[in-house]
Amino acid sequence: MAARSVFRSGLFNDRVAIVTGGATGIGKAITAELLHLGCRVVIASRKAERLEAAAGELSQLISPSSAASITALQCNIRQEDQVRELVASTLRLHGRIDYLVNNGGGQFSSPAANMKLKGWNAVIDTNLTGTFLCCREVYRAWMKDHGGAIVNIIADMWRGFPGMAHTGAARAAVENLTKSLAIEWASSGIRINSIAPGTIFSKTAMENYKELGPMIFQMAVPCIPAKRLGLPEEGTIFSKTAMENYKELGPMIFQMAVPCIPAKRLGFPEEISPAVCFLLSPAASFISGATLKVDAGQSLYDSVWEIPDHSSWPAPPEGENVGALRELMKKLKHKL
Ligand SMILES: CCC/C=C/C(=O)SCCNC(=O)CCNC(=O)[C@H](O)C(C)(C)COP(=O)([O-])OP(=O)([O-])OC[C@H]1O[C@@H](n2cnc3c(N)ncnc32)[C@H](O)[C@@H]1OP(=O)([O-])[O-]
Ligand SMILES: NC(=O)C1=CN([C@@H]2O[C@H](COP(=O)(O)OP(=O)(O)OC[C@H]3O[C@@H](n4cnc5c(N)ncnc54)[C@H](OP(=O)(O)O)[C@@H]3O)[C@@H](O)[C@H]2O)C=CC1
Repeated sequence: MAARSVFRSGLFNDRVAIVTGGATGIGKAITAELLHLGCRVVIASRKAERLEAAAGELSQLISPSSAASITALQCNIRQEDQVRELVASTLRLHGRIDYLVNNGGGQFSSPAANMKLKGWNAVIDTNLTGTFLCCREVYRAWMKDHGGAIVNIIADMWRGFPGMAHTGAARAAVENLTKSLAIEWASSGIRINSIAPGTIFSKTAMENYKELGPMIFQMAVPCIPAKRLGLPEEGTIFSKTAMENYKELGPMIFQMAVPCIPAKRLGFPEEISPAVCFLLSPAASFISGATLKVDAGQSLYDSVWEIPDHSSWPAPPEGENVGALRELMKKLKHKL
């Protein structure tokens, strides 16, 4: 990973940041750029081996003259005691916490009707409660008396998040939490903002969806008049072997988004990290409670979610306008 930055080198000298999920994907790019700018970074997530490997790799990027350093601390942000320990360890190690980047998170893809409560709770606990716990602990232990800057990574959930309703709900809640904390903690000199990425490709993000292929079958259900999948003995589609064939299709979810992105390509983690560095930096000294969309306009454009043709909607109230449209349609049909 090449760490480049448009910002002045040394911008974050002597500053200390916690980046959750800082070992992979977007978090790794954020960590690399912060290191490049002289920051002392603590990366935190669940998988110790992956954390250590990333810390080893990223430490190679630090020039001997730099003030930067990287430390890996294992932490499941869903666990209150582990978040408390992450913050306490960072303070023991570095004596201050200037920045918190709540990037750790994620979800699985599933129609809402199929979600189990355990799965719903796992996603809410990770993305909403985990973010809250990290914010609250850095505030209590350091930022309340010393100020600081926080960035929360959310998502493109502006039109809901069909197929990932749990994460849509959690990220919308984090956006609102960001606004509440911006007001409650302003008097401590804390700025807190969110970043809403579009579809961002990384190897780790892609691997998370490897099991998604079989969902292609489930997604077909609304389009089948019988509203269920056919069985092999009925001469139609669903069988275990047919499903196996689609196992590799999960990662296609990223490629499927391309037509819906005005840039006509996916985004990359190194296109999110500069926005994070900007919001942490003095250049954003008058910005708080805001959300920056980094999505090439994706949230203003098209949706990957297809609504099949149907006639299930309640009829409109009868009246002169409905009558006029009906007449018009009759005439047009006649012409055709
Ligand atoms: C595509 C473009 C947009 C991309 C956006 C991105 O964010 S990219 C970034 C992408 N990166 C990431 O998202 C990385 C982080 N993400 C994760 O770690 C997981 O997605 C997590 C948040 C669900 C936590 O999972 P965990 O294993 O630690 O949690 P746990 O063991 O406590 O409970 C799990 C329960 O959740 C359920 N469930 C889980 N998976 C599925 C599934 N495939 N199918 C159905 N259900 C599933 C299931 O109920 C399960 O319990 P059960 O029924 O088995 O007893
Ligand atoms: N890629 C995309 O298109 C988009 C991504 N996002 C969000 O951006 C963030 C980074 O995603 P991305 O880099 O793409 O994907 P990754 O899967 O690479 O990153 C997710 C990171 O979160 C960490 N994490 C997950 N659960 C926890 C937990 N309970 N405690 C601590 N850390 C945790 C993971 O580490 P570990 O498993 O070791 O705990 C991993 O490092 C996520 O919040 C994601 O949802 C938002 C919009 C779009």
